[in-house]
Amino acid sequence: MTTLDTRSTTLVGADWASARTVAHGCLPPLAAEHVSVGHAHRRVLASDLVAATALPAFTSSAMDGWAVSGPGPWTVTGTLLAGGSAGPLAPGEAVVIATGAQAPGGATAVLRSEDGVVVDGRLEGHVRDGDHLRLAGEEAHRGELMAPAGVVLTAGHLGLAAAAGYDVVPVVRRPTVAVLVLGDELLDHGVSARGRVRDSLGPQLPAWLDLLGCSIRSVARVPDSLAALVEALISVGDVDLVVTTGGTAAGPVDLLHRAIEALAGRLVVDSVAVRPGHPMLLARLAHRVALLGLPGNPQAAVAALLTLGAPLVDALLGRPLAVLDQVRSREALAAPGRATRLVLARRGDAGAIAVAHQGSAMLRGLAEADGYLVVPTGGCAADDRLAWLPLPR
Ligand SMILES: Nc1nc2c(c(=O)[nH]1)N[C@H]1C(S)=C(S)[C@@H](COP(=O)(O)OP(=O)(O)OC[C@H]3O[C@@H](n4cnc5c(N)ncnc54)[C@H](O)[C@@H]3O)O[C@H]1N2
Ligand code: MOO
Repeated sequence: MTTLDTRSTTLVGADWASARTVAHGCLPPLAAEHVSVGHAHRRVLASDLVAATALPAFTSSAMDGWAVSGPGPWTVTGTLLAGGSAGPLAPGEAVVIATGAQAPGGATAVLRSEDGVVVDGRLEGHVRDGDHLRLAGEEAHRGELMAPAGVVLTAGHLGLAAAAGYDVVPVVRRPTVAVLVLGDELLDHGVSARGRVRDSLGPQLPAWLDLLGCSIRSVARVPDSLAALVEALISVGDVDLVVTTGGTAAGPVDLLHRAIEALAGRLVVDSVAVRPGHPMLLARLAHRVALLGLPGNPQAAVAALLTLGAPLVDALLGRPLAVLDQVRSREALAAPGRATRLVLARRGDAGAIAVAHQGSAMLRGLAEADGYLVVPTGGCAADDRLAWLPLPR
């Protein structure tokens, strides 16, 4: 289980950049574990991956043809397939060789099958020394760095790790997360009606958290009662992070602050000066679990997840706080009062342009966008360069 540090101050109404920094600074990285190479896709490499062998490990033929020794013509003495091996060639000798077969000792080149001809039992053709031989170590020497600690392993990394001799790779343990969805008005199925609204966070949050690198342990609905919320927070079990949705504000059944108090929890961040998403919070509960409280408005919840949750998860994964790209805003954008504004946008060659349906209770804009333009307090003019917060994919 993960612990937040014990600083006693609570950041109230934090500016957006400080909130990210504080979230990133409050959790130590998780331990490493070893997983088989084939199961390490998108995991964070825990330590440098160095080649366990030279690449390639031995000199081999890059073509189908003949391995030859010295100048021709040559006497063909046998056949060598990939996976096989043969004794050394003497000058003037050759063997039929398949692509990938280890070159016999004494081989000076490979003559491609289309470039040679056997006349009266003698092989004729023209090669230069070294032709079509893949030399041992030409890609990497043993011990050379293949991928640094902290990278997110791609499919290409997995192939490279296997080629470099690894059965298992060291990766950072995935942060385990329990999701609690608050709100008696929510429906799990069908169409919103008669004041009840379909839960749209339960289905999407696990996907976002998975993309951030987390392992989802549970997704549960919690009734609007303090006792039920406290019980749910206690019962999440041994997870690194609890993510709640809803109940962050000051309405009659917005119970999250009261539940944190009941559990002798401590608020690390209590609201952020950003729109949407401002009632978000980050807390440490007495039973030492970290709690990320996302607002109930669905788009606001995602903005909050990316504001506090993404840096928090990066810290758990031992990764630095993401440095955001700068992109040109194709239009002037307003930002309210003293808050940063996160504007859903699509990024193109000429800059980023806001999408329609930006409301914090709306989801069309989120489905359309590929990230948020981070509009500073006071707004921006067309062509201003702004930070770009990408949606995880
Ligand atoms: N007096 C004030 N009222 C509100 C303020 C404020 O500053 N002063 N802030 C508003 C903002 S901004 C937000 S965001 C919300 C945050 O409220 P909560 O986190 O307490 O969320 P709820 O009240 O539970 O729900 C808000 C809204 O979202 C709908 N909702 C909740 N969960 C889901 C879900 N899983 N799927 C779909 N929709 C969901 C819920 O029905 C409400 O409509 O507070 C404002 N109020
Ligand atoms: O900021 Mo609320 O978080 O606008 O929907």
